[in-house]
Amino acid sequence: MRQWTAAKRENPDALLFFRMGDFYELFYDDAVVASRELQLTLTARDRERQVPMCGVPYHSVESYLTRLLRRGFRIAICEQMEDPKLTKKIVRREVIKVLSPGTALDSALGQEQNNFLGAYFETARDGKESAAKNGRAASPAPVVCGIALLDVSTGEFRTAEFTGPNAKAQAVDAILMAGASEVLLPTSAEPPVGLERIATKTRVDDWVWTHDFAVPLVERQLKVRSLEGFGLVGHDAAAIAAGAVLHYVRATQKNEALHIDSLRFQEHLTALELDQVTVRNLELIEPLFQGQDDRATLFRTLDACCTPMGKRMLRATILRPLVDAMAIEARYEAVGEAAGDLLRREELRRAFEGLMDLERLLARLSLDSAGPRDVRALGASLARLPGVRAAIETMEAPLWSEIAKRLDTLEGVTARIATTLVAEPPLTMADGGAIAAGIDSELDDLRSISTTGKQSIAAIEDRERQRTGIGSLKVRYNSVFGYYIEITKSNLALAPADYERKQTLVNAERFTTPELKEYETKILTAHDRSIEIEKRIFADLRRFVLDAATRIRRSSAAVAEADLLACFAHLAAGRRYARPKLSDEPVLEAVAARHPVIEQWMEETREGRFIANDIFLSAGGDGPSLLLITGPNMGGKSTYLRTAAMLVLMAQMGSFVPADSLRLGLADRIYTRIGASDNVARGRSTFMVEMTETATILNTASRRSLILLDEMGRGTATFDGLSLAWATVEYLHAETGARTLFATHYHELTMLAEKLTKVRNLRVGVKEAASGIVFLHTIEPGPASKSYGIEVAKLAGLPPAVIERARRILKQHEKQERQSVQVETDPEPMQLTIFTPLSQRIVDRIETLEVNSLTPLQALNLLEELQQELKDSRE
Ligand SMILES: Nc1ncnc2c1ncn2[C@@H]1O[C@H](COP(=O)(O)OP(=O)(O)OP(=O)(O)O)[C@@H](O)[C@H]1O
Repeated sequence: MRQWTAAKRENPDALLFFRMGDFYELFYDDAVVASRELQLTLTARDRERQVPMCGVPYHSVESYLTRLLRRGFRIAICEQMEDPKLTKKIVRREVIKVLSPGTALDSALGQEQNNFLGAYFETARDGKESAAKNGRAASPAPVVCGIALLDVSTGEFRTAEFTGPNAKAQAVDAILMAGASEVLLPTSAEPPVGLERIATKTRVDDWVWTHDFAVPLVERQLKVRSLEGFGLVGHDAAAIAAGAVLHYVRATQKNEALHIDSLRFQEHLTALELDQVTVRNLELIEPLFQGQDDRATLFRTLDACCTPMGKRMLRATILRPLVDAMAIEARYEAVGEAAGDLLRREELRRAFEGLMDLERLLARLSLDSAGPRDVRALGASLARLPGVRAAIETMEAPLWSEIAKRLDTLEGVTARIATTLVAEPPLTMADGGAIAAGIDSELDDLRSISTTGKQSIAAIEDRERQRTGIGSLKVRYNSVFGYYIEITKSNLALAPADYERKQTLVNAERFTTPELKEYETKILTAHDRSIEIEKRIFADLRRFVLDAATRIRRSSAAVAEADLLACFAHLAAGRRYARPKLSDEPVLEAVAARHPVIEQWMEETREGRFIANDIFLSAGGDGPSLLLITGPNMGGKSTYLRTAAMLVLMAQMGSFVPADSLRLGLADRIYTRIGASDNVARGRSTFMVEMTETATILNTASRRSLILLDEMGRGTATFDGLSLAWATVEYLHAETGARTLFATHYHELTMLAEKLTKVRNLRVGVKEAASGIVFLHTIEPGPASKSYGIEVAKLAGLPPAVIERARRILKQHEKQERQSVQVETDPEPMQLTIFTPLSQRIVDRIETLEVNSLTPLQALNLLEELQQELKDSRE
């Protein structure tokens, strides 16, 4: 217990898995928590003191650990550091590893997803200078936010830095978007808003987050003298966050994590920017509502990758599409070639078969968690690389050749693994028998001693049976007493005099002889010694493979890219996707565009056919830069908007797109304001969320952005909503000029098309049949004539009485509205008078009356006059 207390003191916030023989035991509060989380029986260690205890067998510990990590726990593994056979005292124990959700190798999320450990660091930028300039102490100093993201299980390591008014939000967004399962923060820092969504937040001492500590650490890990080559000079916040992550990994894994050998610094605009809201709204990775079928996501729809590395790259590419036209064109070229040649494409995709997760296997090896089977699996996967490379080499596009060049086939490593390990090694090195024959002559000798020894023992059994005449005499082995001769009590009288008594059982007696002892020593030492040699050879092999870690990772990245391109080609060929044409002008011109996810869904479920529609947008020239889409609910407005975003996104991923043709000027960002989001649960009203998102768009969108606004303003009173939507359209038209799709139920807005040159009206097609309305899902020019809301409500099954009553109310309203709407056509002054209802004028007149100066007759006349005016307006 003294050992336990010491280990626990070092790791107070972790559940301590304390190795005792064949079990890992937990004590005190740890036991209470673990028994509850893992449904283990709680017992008491010390009857008197009643120390709560529970345990799990060592051979099945992995599954328990995974379950705890998924629930966000930290775990310290305390091992026996000595062989109990070799010591008479209590064996020494040490914490050899601390596990946490962010460093878990077997991600709860599965192979397709990275398991990122994040770090967030903020520092004041030039605090003094800005305070002096502003002359106000109260204004917050501008901050620089650095973040780092590391997937220990693959070695992927990135860092980024954010400045400007939105720095904090952007930094938090980047961490959330990567789906980090744990985030590190300096001990004394206030966590920024938004990070509460990550369950495991770990504090790391403040001194780690300093230039002097963190930067040299990163340099050592990457084996460079300066971070200049990574573009990190002058970006201390990013470098410090990276250093903190490395420090944490090294401290908890007690290992140098050699496979982490590169770092990507993301400066702004190296990718098409998407924010968390857009990723969610467009259902790129996860369905909007948890528990929904994830076939509704873009990731699932596009995932035809064959390897785990390829799948991870697809996810990463969806979240960070490209903005570099050359890189995108290179992908089109490669995809086009493979799409056009079924045979070569299939050959390539077949070459990926059997290729396991190279990055993850390498990470296990690097962190010393790999057994002989893992290494064998790594070897088997590496053995497939020459085939993959040969298949890539049959292609001609420059990107294919470049990938082939980057793909190191690593024959040396493959051969060494294949010759060192037996074909089917045991699970752990302790079992023995992992190393092939012929590698080490001493090992071969020891093994033969052990086998001949065992044969001799069998011979001894035969001989002793004959000598004593006891047919049931047995020679057996157990770990406590070693080899022994067992004779049942009834035969005891026949035992020869040279038998030495060893142990007495109820029905039998166990003996030994000098000869047996001698064999025992020989066999056991031979066995122990051979395990020792096997472990040494395995350690050498491990080091040899790790020396090639960087090459393996580079090959793995090349495989991932080839797999991704082959996947795009496969989709392009099978689904009639077209090669986009990139343009320098900020256009989005799609002929017969389809929504990839819905189209695929309809195909699979055979629920009708997707209706293709054209999209024409141009931020430059005469436009149109803003499309106003009106029409009934369920008509397909949202789908049309999303289709535009999907095309841009896929085109910039380097994929072909679901359209007959697409001409596209690259976008720098996609913004969406669609539907309600789950923020409501986090204390902000639907309308507040909507306005915050709209504010971000209006404040940050550029002319090269793509903006989707769906039913803006519906979260508040009609007139407020309409006014805000109106003003937003005007602002987007005049100031931002970005390609915008604006779906709305406010028919009044369609008048804007007459006033603003680059706004066009579109409507969804409906057919009115006797039985009700039919949605055509076509998008046509012009404003919608009516809104059909009541028709849709009828389709949804609202009681007929409610439908009837609603129709009557609508009629009355429409009559009033027609009379009251006046549009201020002159944009100066920007005052909207369209909603001033008639009654307001009457109210105004009453308000300004000098009642005291009126005679009763005048008052009566006035009353009559006002009444008449009201009557007139009702007609
Ligand atoms: N082009 C299309 N081809 C086939 N089906 C479509 C098409 N567009 C939309 N749909 C179908 O119609 C349904 C409703 O579409 P969508 O959500 O886009 O309508 P909406 O006009 O935005 O409705 P609301 O105003 O209620 O949000 C979708 O679920 C989809 O299945």
